[in-house]
Amino acid sequence: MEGVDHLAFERNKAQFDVDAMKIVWAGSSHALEVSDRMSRLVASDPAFRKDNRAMLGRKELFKNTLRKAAYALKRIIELRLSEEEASMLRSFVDEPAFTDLHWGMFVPAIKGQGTEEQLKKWLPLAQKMQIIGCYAQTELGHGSNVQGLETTVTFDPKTDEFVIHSPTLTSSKWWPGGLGKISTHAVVYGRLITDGQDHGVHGFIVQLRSLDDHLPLPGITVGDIGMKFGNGAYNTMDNGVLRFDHVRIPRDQMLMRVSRVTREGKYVQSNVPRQLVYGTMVYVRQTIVSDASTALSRAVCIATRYSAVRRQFGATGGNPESQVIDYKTQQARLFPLLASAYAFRFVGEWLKWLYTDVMTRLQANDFSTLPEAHACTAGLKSLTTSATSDGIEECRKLCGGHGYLCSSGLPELFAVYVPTCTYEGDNIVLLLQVARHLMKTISQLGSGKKPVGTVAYMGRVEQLMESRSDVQKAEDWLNPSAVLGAFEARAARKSVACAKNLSKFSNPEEGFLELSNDLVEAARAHCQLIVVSKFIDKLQQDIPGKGVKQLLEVLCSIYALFHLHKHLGDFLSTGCITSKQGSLANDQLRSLYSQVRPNAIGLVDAFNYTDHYLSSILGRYDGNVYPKLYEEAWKDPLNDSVIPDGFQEYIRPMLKQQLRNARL
Ligand SMILES: CC/C=C\C/C=C\C/C=C\CCCC(=O)SCCNC(=O)CCNC(=O)[C@H](O)C(C)(C)COP(=O)(O)OP(=O)(O)OC[C@H]1O[C@@H](n2cnc3c(N)ncnc32)[C@H](O)[C@@H]1OP(=O)(O)O
Ligand SMILES: Cc1cc2nc3c(=O)[nH]c(=O)nc-3n(C[C@H](O)[C@H](O)[C@H](O)COP(=O)(O)OP(=O)(O)OC[C@H]3O[C@@H](n4cnc5c(N)ncnc54)[C@H](O)[C@@H]3O)c2cc1C
Repeated sequence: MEGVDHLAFERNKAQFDVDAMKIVWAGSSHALEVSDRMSRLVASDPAFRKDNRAMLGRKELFKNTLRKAAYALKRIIELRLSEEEASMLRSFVDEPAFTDLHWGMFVPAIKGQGTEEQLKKWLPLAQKMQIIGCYAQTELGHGSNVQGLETTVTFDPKTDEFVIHSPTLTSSKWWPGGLGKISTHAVVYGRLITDGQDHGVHGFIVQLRSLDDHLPLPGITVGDIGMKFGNGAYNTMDNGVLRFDHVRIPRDQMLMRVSRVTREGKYVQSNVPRQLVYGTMVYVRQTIVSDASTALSRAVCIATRYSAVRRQFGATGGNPESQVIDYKTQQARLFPLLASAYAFRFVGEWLKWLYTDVMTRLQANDFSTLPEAHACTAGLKSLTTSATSDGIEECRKLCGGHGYLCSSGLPELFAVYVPTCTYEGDNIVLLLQVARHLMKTISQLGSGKKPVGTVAYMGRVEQLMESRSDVQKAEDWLNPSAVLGAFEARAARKSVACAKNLSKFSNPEEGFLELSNDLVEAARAHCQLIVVSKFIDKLQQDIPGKGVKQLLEVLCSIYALFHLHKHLGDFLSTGCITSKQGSLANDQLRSLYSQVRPNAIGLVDAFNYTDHYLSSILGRYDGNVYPKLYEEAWKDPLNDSVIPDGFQEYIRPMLKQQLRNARL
């Protein structure tokens, strides 16, 4: 039934002000207004159609992406959109493209690592897209181990130039998005060599293609690396391969904020830490955390709406069958993901604040919070992307068979999202960085250095090693201090256990390798604590709107108690709670799910996604799923003709053969 809201009865059940929740989700009334306007602008423009992506071949798909990128830029200029509006518009176009790397990594790399002069020269060109750039770090042979990169950048004092060279096959740049077919420029990372001395990895701005005919410049070999996971999905992106054969660039194209090479060829380090060369990765990891909440909330919105529409079993006395959302098992799988989407939103907000704060400090030559920023961005990027990838797949299963159809929107969302577990740092490699930070923090406890920021709880480690939870009844788990106490004790005890075991090794690096599984678990426990504590902090703010804060409290408790239940072994084995307290947490969780149930549709409506953005028949706002699924099936190219191509050629003779055999 066209025009009927099949989910109206669910919307009427909501016990909170959905419009006020929309503001909390967006971050502010202003952010909601902009995102609402930009998402509708994209949704209402047929040029941004995306429902046919799974059917297109690679070349068609890619050309379509280029068309959309050019059209988006045209609209941004015509409508005189601000930077904020333009960035929102691009995100609602919802198609991985070279522009993501241009705006998301090339421009930030120049901003973060360039000198004032370099910013003045390159930023206007990049901002007007008179040049298009990518971020060329990873090579065929090395991605995680950045110090292992092999590309060489050798200073030639005779000509005042750098000579860039790919000395081996494994030194070929491999993966950079936007590189394969479109970028005119790249920030290339390679080993800086002056006067025969290797100074390690540094960044350089390199022109790759002619601005006249787009052909690769002399000495440069460049192309696309081929099809990736999923059909449409990430294949709209031209991830590329790049080789240099003694390519020369002027000396002033080395990004020289962290260190520089003088005209005489002298290597000079400035007073900023060398780790700032990795600064773009910190920036992007921070944005990936907020993006995780967006991707997970999309999947959860689809699965929640469909779970309210779908009915199976339980018809009694003329009543309809049960909505699958009423099954407790469905709730126990779905509602923690809903809670996680909100949790990641708030921890993403906090991480953005932390990053901005670090940047402000860096301007004033205060580098003290850089290790904290690195550990938090690395750890939270790892935690949220792993949980989101698993969560999207769980949402597909929550939608039963129909979740496997491309028209559910979930297969493509998964295929596009899942590489986030790998890019911008493999998730295990990043957790090991967090573990290093934790071990370093513990090793410095005796020196009187007070741990601050997210590791401040380590300053109370002696107390946390002894603490016992005082939860006596299920409702006690609603108390934020009970939850925080348990998560802090678990994280501290896991880290301390690792530190004790590490101290038994004469070679600490050997110990680190041997104990790496335990270290990863300790890092995960620490990151879960950060998410829980930032959700609790958020609830200390004034949050207006009928029932909004109460519902967020419910979601916060679900996030925490779900993880407590899931990792019960950890909490019990470290002795911070008893098995009785663990089972009380589970009782409380059941009651919390019942409180979410009437509000579930309202909570996903608060994400304010258009049907265009969701791109899912199962997640349609009006819940009109079955007629639309039926209609959609007939649009498949296979249904263009009653008899498919190939039938006469291959199947007809087979059938005739069988007929003959049958007659024999
Ligand atoms: C807005 C739009 C957003 C995005 C764009 C859109 C779409 C994006 C789509 C795809 C983009 C994908 C792009 C990429 O993938 S780019 C390539 C990313 N590559 C990686 O992430 C590589 C991962 N590896 C590393 O980061 C490092 O090599 C390492 C694992 C950290 C190890 O480095 P190494 O030099 O060997 O370091 P250590 O010896 O372990 O550490 C030395 C010292 O430095 C500290 N450290 C390390 N990293 C950082 C950092 N980033 N910032 C600050 N400090 C750092 C480390 O803690 C240690 O400190 P100590 O005090 O212990 O000495
Ligand atoms: C879609 C996509 C887009 C990308 N875009 C870009 C881009 O724009 N620019 C760019 O420069 N790069 C890009 N990359 C590359 C990406 O950053 C790397 O692939 C990523 O950092 C992982 O590195 P790797 O491939 O070397 O993995 P590897 O390090 O080879 O990982 C393989 C396995 O080894 C394990 N491992 C590795 N080291 C350790 C260790 N020390 N301890 C324990 N286990 C370990 C990992 O956990 C993993 O299981 C992109 C990658 C993808 C998939």
